Amino acid sequence: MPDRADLTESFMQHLRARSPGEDDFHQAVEEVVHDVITIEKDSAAFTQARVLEQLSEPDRIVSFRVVWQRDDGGIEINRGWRVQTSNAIGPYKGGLRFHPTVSQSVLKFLGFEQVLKNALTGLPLGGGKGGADFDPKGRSEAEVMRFCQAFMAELCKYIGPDHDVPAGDINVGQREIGWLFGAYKKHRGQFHGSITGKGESFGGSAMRVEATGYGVVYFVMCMLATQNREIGGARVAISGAGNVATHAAEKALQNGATVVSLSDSSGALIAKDGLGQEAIDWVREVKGKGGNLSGPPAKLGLDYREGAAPWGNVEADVLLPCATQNEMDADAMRAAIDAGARLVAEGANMPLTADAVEVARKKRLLHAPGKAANAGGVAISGLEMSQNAHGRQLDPGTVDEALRDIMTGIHGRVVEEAGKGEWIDYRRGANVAGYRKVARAISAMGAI
Ligand SMILES: NC(=O)C1=CN([C@@H]2O[C@H](COP(=O)(O)OP(=O)(O)OC[C@H]3O[C@@H](n4cnc5c(N)ncnc54)[C@H](O)[C@@H]3O)[C@@H](O)[C@H]2O)C=CC1
Ligand SMILES: O=C(O)CCC(=O)C(=O)O
Repeated sequence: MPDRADLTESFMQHLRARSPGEDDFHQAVEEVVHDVITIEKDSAAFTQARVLEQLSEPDRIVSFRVVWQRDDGGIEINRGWRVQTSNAIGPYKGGLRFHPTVSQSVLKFLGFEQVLKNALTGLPLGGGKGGADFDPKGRSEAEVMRFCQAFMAELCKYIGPDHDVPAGDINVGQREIGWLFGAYKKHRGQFHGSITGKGESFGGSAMRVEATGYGVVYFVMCMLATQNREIGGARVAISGAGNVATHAAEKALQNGATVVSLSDSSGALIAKDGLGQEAIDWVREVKGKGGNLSGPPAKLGLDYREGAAPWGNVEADVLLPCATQNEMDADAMRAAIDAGARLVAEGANMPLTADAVEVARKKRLLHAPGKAANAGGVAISGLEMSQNAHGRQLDPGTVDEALRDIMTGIHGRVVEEAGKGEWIDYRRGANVAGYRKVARAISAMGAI
């Protein structure tokens, strides 16, 4: 059999020819193909089903025009998409992102990752992703609401509780989900769990808002336990200032860690001696109003560095990149390692460039990919779907306990497939465990 590198390159040449210019998508697929292609080739059933080729060609992509009205009466036109990647193990499931950088390539990469992530949760969830190239920055609340309504007027034709269940992602929080759900209900005339991340007064699950960030920290606690360490006393550098970043910071603080940074695209907040809950609350308030992180109140003891990222700018042994894809390159990773990094857990989806991943691997950092470490959000979305289906609402304590169990379960599945040796290859473990589950389902169903 040709070696892994040749098999991967031959697969990727074909993929690049079929989807030219979709660099983010190629990056996400290549990492997985590298780790699982020999497993596919060693299995007659998986080879026959051509699982990797099926997974790297979404079931369908819906693209549509979104027309909405500004406050001054002018008309704006954006493009919306829903990428339905695979429903092999459950309804399509994955968030909606509103950002000017959203493109078909970005959503294909996110949908591809989501399939494997959702498989890792152990819940019956397929994968997909959607969004629009709409930039909410500088828009009034009424404009964002009208955009959400116009977006859902079209999207509602392609989703539903047993078919495709979107949720939030960048710039789509509980406020936007409320407007999206309201529009869905109006157009479809049905009240059911067609979207997750809803407010608790209309079917949302307790803890969905917190789940991704808290889940990242629960996962890190499992990683540290493999080294007989605890998170208490660790110095944790976090990038981002949104839902995932602030909840990861909160949970790390609650467990005794020293959180030394947060950041946004304008710059980084550095807290050499650690930041407190007051700082997190201030970040939430300022970001909630559409501001940036410059000018924190002096009493918070934060040092704002314009244009900087946390990496290498403060001593930290645990890194939680929680902002966006490819936010951390090889130089940033080297700088972070020089500043003491020993463990990386991805709160964002694919926050490391391929070169940064290689630097981390060579230095034998423990590195958990997003599809494992940030799966807590979609897992609680899965619980929201089952709560909606059964007409019940679980209390926060029960959901938090379930979240912890699910993250521990994912950690166990990943470690089991990570290969032998002292160093745990979390990337390989996550890719293999997610792939095996989906591949078994696809090959069992035959070519239809
Ligand atoms: N919300 C969720 O449940 C989940 C989110 N994720 C991923 O987590 C990441 C963050 O998502 P959310 O927190 O939900 O979004 P959000 O919209 O709440 O926050 C995103 C934050 O990142 C900051 N940001 C954007 N670009 C940046 C850059 N280049 N450098 C530094 N900061 C930057 C923004 O200022 C914003 O504060 C994304 O990659 C998303 O796909 C993953 C799993 C679930
Ligand atoms: O809760 C969900 O369905 C979406 C979560 C998501 O988009 C993600 O895991 O990246």
